[in-house]
Amino acid sequence: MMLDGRQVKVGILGATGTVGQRFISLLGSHPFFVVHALGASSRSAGKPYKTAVNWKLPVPIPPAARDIVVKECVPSEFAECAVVFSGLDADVAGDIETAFRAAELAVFSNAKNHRRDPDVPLIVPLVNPSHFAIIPHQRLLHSPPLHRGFIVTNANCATTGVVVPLAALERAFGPVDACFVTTMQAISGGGYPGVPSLDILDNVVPYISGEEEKLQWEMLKILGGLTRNEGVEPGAPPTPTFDMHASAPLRVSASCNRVPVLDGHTAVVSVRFKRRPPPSAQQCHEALAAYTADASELGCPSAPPHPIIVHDEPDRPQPRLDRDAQAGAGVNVGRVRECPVLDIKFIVLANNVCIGAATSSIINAEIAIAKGVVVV
Ligand SMILES: NC(=O)C1=CN([C@@H]2O[C@H](COP(=O)(O)OP(=O)(O)OC[C@H]3O[C@@H](n4cnc5c(N)ncnc54)[C@H](OP(=O)(O)O)[C@@H]3O)[C@@H](O)[C@H]2O)C=CC1
Ligand SMILES: N[C@@H](CC(=O)OP(=O)(O)O)C(=O)O
Repeated sequence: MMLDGRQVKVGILGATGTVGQRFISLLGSHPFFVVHALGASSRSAGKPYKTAVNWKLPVPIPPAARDIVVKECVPSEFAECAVVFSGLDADVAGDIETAFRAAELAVFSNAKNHRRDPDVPLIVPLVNPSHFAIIPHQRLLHSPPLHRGFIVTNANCATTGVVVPLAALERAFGPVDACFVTTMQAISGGGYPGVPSLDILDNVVPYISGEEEKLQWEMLKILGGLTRNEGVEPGAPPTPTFDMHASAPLRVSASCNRVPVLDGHTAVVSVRFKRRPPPSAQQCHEALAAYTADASELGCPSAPPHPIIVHDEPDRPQPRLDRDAQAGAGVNVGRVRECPVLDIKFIVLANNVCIGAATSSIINAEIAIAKGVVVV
C-alpha cells in the first residue's frame, strides 16, 4: 500500500457536474483519498451535496459525501486539502484554478484552460507521467516561488483514448509521422444535459466545437518530450520546454462526430510509421497488448492492470460491452490490421468520463504522491 494506511484529504471543484459526480463516486471507495471539501457555483453553495446535485449515476451517492455542504470555489475553503481535483466548467476553470495554485494548492484539472500553458504539463497517466518533471520550473516562475502549489491538466477525453495506443506503438517501433483519427463521441462528453434528444436520437452530428483542433494539438504535447534548454544568462538554471514531437514531426488529421451513445468515445485510427519497412499488423497487435504504464509500476491503486486490452473478435470493442472493463480505467483496442493507404489501422474505445476525465486526474494525483511532487 502506497501510504501505509495514512489518508489524504482532497477537494473537488465542480463537484455537482458530470465529471464531478464521477470523482465523488470513484473517491467513495479510494484506499487513501478522502473527500474533505466540495465546490461548485453559487447556485449550489450552502446546500448539502445530496440536495445541490442532480445525481445521474446508477449507484447511490457515497455516504461520506452526501451531507458535505458545498462551498464557493475559493481557496480558503480548501486550505486543508493536499490535492484539489477540478471538474469545473471551462468558462470559469481558468481563473479559479490559477487562484488555487497561487494559494499553494495542488490542482489536477480536467478543463481545457491551462492545457496549452508552456509551464503546465498535459498528462495522460498511462502515457507521459515523466512530464511531472516540469513542476519545479512551474513553481519557480511565480513570485515569490511556490513551494506546494501547481496545476497539472489531463487531456481532452477523445485525445486520451487515441494517445495510449500511439504511445505503445511509438515505444515499440519509433515515431509515427502521420495519423488520421475519426471519432464517434458519447453524449456525456458535452456535460449535462448535453445535446437535445431531438438532435441526437436517430442521428449523427458531424461537428463538436473546437474538438478537432484539441486532438491535433494535444497529441503533440503529450507524445513529445520534455527538453532542457540551457539558461539564457550564464549560470542560469536550464529551462524545460515541451518539444511538441519536434524531433520527428507528427501530422494529425482529426474528424469528430457526436453519436447517440451515453458513455464511451470510439475512434478509428490509421497511422504511418517513420520507419521503413513498417511493422506488421501482428507485431503491432503484440506491442499494444504488451504495453505497460509507469502508473502500475509505481503502485497507483487506480491504474488499470492492463493499460490496453486488445480484442480479437472482429466486432469489438463496443461502448456498451467494453467501456466499463477495468472500471473504465484502461483503453480498448480492436481490429488491428494493415491499412492500404497508411500502414496500420485500428479501433479505440475509451470511457470518456473515467480514463477520459476523473480517473485520469485521480491516477495523476496518485503518481504525484508516488514521485514526491505532492508531499503528504
Ligand atoms: N464530460 C466529459 O466527458 C469531459 C469533460 N471534461 C471537462 O471537465 C469539465 C467539467 O465537465 P462536465 O462535468 O461535463 O461539466 P458540467 O456542466 O456537467 O459541470 C460543470 C461544473 O462546474 C460548476 N460551475 C459552473 N459554473 C460555475 C461557477 N461560476 N463557479 C463555480 N463552479 C461553477 C457546476 O456547478 P453547478 O452545478 O453549481 O452549476 C458544475 O459542478 C469541463 O471543463 C469539461 O470540458 C474533460 C474531459 C471529459
Ligand atoms: N469536448 C469533449 C469533452 C470535453 O469537455 O472536452 P475538453 O475537456 O477538451 O473541453 C466532448 O464533447 O466529448
